[in-house]
Amino acid sequence: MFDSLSPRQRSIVFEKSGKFVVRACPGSGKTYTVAARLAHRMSNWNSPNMGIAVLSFTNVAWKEVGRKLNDNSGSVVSYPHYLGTIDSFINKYIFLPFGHLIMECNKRPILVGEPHGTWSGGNYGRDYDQYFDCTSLNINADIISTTTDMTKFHFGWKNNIDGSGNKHVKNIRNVKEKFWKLGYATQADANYFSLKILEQYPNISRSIAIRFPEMIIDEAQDTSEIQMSIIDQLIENGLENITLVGDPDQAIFEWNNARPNLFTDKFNEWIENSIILNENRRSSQKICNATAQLAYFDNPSTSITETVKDFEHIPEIIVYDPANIQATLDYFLELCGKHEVEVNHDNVAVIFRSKSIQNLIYKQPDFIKEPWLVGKKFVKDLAKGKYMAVNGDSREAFRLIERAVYKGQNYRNYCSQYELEQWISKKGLINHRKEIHRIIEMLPEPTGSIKSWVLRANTELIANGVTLQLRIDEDSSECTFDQIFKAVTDKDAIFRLGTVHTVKGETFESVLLILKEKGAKGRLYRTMLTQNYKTIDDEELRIAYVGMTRPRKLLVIAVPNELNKSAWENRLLLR
Ligand SMILES: Nc1ncnc2c1ncn2[C@@H]1O[C@H](COP(=O)(O)OP(=O)(O)OP(=O)(O)O)[C@@H](O)[C@H]1O
Repeated sequence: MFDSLSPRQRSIVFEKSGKFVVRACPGSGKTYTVAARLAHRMSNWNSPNMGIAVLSFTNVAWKEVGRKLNDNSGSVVSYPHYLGTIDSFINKYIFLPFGHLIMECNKRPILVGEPHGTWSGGNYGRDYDQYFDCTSLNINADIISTTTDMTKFHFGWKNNIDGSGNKHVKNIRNVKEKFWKLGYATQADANYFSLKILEQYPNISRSIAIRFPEMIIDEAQDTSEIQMSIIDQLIENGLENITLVGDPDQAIFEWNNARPNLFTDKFNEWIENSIILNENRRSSQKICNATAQLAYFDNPSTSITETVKDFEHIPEIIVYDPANIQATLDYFLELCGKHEVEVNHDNVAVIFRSKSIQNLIYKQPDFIKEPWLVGKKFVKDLAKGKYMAVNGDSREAFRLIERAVYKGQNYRNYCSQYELEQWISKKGLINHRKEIHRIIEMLPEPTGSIKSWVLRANTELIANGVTLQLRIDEDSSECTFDQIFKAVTDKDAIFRLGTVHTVKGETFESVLLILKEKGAKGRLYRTMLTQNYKTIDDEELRIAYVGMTRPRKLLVIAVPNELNKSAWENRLLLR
């Protein structure tokens, strides 16, 4: 794994120490270099009870570090080292053991809401309890929404912040405080409380800095203000070796409070010791030249992989017809064929900013009012679980359904891991598994409308003596399983299909990126392109940039009309 390192990668792996930032372009081997440094440091490690913490932001990202480490050096990360998400690290070493010190609860806190489980709080339409999982506090202790889907709320927010006089936001604060005292917290709450814990108890920071004298944070452009303040607390209390690796041009998690300027500030603060990687090992030079027009650095990165660097295909901008998106897919797949790219999930990706493109591809309506009732959200998990079981994801199906059954039978808002374990240990694991599988079997086939499925499901459950009553909003319009749940899998497609966010960090031979007139928010792409906006100026351009930097050989960008086509062409190809 070390022979192929470039001189700058070598210096990161073998020489650097102390505090430094690695600022790097797409495909420059950030993840590879993190894995190589870890392999090198672990093989020379002599402290049995102190270790290296390697953190990233998503499960996909840390697993990719582990995979690169294992594929290239045969090593795995085990005690005393730690590899995982920054959230999981914060939970394990700060929030779960010490949260009670600050939450006024008398027990170890319980994490609820995604990714820990579905929160189903509330008993009626306007019950504020239902918002516990989609709100939290920002660094100034203002109540904020942590979801981008503002239609979840039955009221309007004033600037998302707990401004004076907004009674709804005050009600949410009361709900948050009520559940915190009972020991419940969302992941965003956990991060907030962890910072408060470290501020009030510096000894905890000190002991973490001793336990982990070295930290490497990959994808560090996605760090939020609260997470960066936690890192600063650890540094103030003795953490001496910390590497932040990232690319601010690829910061696409602003909705999750990622603040790429924090990463650039650290780069500037530690500039003497920091390093830039600008050689691209993924994409052809033609792709590097085109995508560089959006990026922060003025010069394109240099393509250095022999097998792709001179690949002759120039990125293409084409126009798609929303009424016939299939024609665009056919064109793209034919292009793959011409260039001898075998079409499968590893090689070929069709990606988009907006899920509505996926709806176009699957011929689904854009907006569906879902029929779930507040207080009966477990019905959604049962329906989704059955749909996933039939569509091949039996593990996730089991996970969803066991929690749904617990909530439905016990009239609970949530089902934490702890409660689940208690419940299972009462029944015994074998009985529990049998029971859940029996329920999965007895639930009717997930076809036709949800309304008729709920009726059939209730009949089956009663006939088989299962106490679980399913109810949905009777006034909602008819909707089918496919309309609501089809987007959860791209199994039917012969290529990868998903949003840009789902393919971040990945590499494909060919990519078709389908864009609309604008991203999810803000300005038209056309305006940003002609006014010379760069990735630094707008997250929507960063999202497009992440998408277009995934391919090794073929990049096609499909846009809705000629005006957009010429704006993209002028910017990416004609400069
Ligand atoms: N020194 C190296 N030797 C061999 N392969 C490498 C090396 N550095 C990078 N690569 C390969 O180049 C490709 C891109 O690397 P990697 O995924 O680590 O880049 P990245 O900077 O994390 O990309 P991005 O930020 O765009 O997700 C991968 O296939 C990786 O295995």
